[in-house]
Amino acid sequence: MSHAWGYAANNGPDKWCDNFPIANGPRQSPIDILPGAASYDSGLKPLNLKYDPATCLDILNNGHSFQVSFSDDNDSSSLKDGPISGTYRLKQFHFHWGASDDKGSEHTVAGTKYPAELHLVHWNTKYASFGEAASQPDGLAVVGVFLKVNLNQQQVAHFSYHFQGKQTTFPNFDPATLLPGCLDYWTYDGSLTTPPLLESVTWIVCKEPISVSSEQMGKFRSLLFSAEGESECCMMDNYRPPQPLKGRAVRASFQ
Ligand SMILES: NS(=O)(=O)c1c2ccccc2cc2ccccc12
Ligand SMILES: [Zn+2]
Repeated sequence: MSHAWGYAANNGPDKWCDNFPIANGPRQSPIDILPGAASYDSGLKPLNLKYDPATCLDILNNGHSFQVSFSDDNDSSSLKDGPISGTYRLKQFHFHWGASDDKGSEHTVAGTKYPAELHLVHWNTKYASFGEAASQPDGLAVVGVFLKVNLNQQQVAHFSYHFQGKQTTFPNFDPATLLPGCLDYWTYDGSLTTPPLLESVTWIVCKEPISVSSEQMGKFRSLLFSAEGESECCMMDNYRPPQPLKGRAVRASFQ
């Protein structure tokens, strides 16, 4: 039986533990990042991100967010260094956002919520596939980037793919255009922020946000949770709130 999880009162984050008991596990994400409590680790390397736009495949409204997927049969688009060992291949990126600009990010910084958060999902090539990696404690690495609204910001990219299930080709998009200029980051051991909430993610959360226009935020909010032909339900507030840290260390790549 497929679990109809979502973000509504009847199937949202507070209910996920009913079908996914790991929701109350020891390394759940997101978290509230306290910069004063993060420990600077001089052993952390700079992020080594290499993205090839030719690997960009398609864009899909999956009913929880919209995701842009990449071909991952070689290392053309990959993450190395930073807090990880080896090579992690880019699988997809997606966003989380709010109904208004005062909320929407999953991670928070000393309680501050951003209007949205980008997640670039990578998997460890020491495993044979994304699916196998997703079940391993060091299987995945997600780079998180906060979005802030800049009122006179040019459109970053034209994301507006309406109903659930809508998929279309999305050739030659360069995800590097979504990265901030400074790649200072916090890192900690966590999980997927959506069911199945697998505790297999090394989180890498960039300190510097990127800017998006209020028009772009409007386009996000015009997407639909609902499928074609269903009564329309706008996709917004698709974020999980911060989870207990449970003794985990949060390290900083910067002083
Ligand atoms: N929010 S999330 O990055 O945890 C996430 C994934 C993370 C790792 C691997 C696969 C993921 C798939 C997701 C699909 C929808 C929303 C978040 C997702
Ligand atoms: Zn996400």
